[in-house]
Amino acid sequence: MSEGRIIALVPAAGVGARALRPDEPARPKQYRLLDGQAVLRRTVLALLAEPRIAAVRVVVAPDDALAAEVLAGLPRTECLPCGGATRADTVEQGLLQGDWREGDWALVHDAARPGLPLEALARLIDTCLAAGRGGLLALPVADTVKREALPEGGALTAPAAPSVAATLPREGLWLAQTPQLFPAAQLLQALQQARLSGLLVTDEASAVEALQVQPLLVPGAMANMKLTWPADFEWMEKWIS
Ligand SMILES: Nc1ccn([C@@H]2O[C@H](COP(=O)(O)OP(=O)(O)OP(=O)(O)O)[C@@H](O)[C@H]2O)c(=O)n1
Ligand SMILES: C[C@](O)(CO)[C@H](O)COP(=O)(O)O
Repeated sequence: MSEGRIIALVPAAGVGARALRPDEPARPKQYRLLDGQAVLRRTVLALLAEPRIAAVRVVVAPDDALAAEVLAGLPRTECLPCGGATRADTVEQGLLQGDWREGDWALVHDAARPGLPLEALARLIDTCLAAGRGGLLALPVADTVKREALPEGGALTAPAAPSVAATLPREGLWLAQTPQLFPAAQLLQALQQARLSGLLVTDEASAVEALQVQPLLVPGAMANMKLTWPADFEWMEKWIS
């Protein structure tokens, strides 16, 4: 299994609703500029820095009009306009398009994570290839974890802030990042099975876990944060400058 190629798959078909500011044009976050360069281009360049990645396939929405320009001139990179309604659909479609060979590995990385350090990417590949099994970058939870209370019914005024219902044990909890690296055939089977059984999967690992496989947890990096909220872009500009 470890002799196959590593193909990076970049889901980039989202609209970035949570990152929108009401006073700014509604541009998907992967096309916003960070220090003059589009988020998506930065993400693909971070993947291309690893010579073991044979190709990068960026999966965009069928009506996407921006990716070709943003990715112009990048080596080993192609764009697949077959993104779906959910992230899982987009990844599944990417696994069905293009030339996949027996033994290939799929390394799935969010377009919205442009700060991926090469050391973390190499660590994931080294660990998974040495073990001959899939895994993901993740960070152990470092803070105390709270669950918020349901809003109280009948209150006459809105509360100043949500309140705490419980403090949860954090031992053994990790926050999943991407890339997530799996044998491509295993990942396709996992995503298809999850879809058919109606299982909601928010990352590749959770689909594979449903096959009773335990992915490896490989330490990620703070700089590999996902751009989700408006303020995240300011943080990322500071990281990369
Ligand atoms: N139908 C979708 C939805 C998401 N993504 C991609 O999945 C990654 C991580 O998802 P998320 O941060 O949730 O992105 P969005 O769905 O764009 O954000 P939001 O939920 O705020 O709209 C992003 O690179 C996004 O482009 C995708 O390819 N196809
Ligand atoms: C895959 C992921 O990046 C792992 O943290 C994340 O779940 C994707 O974002 P979403 O908000 O769940 O779509």
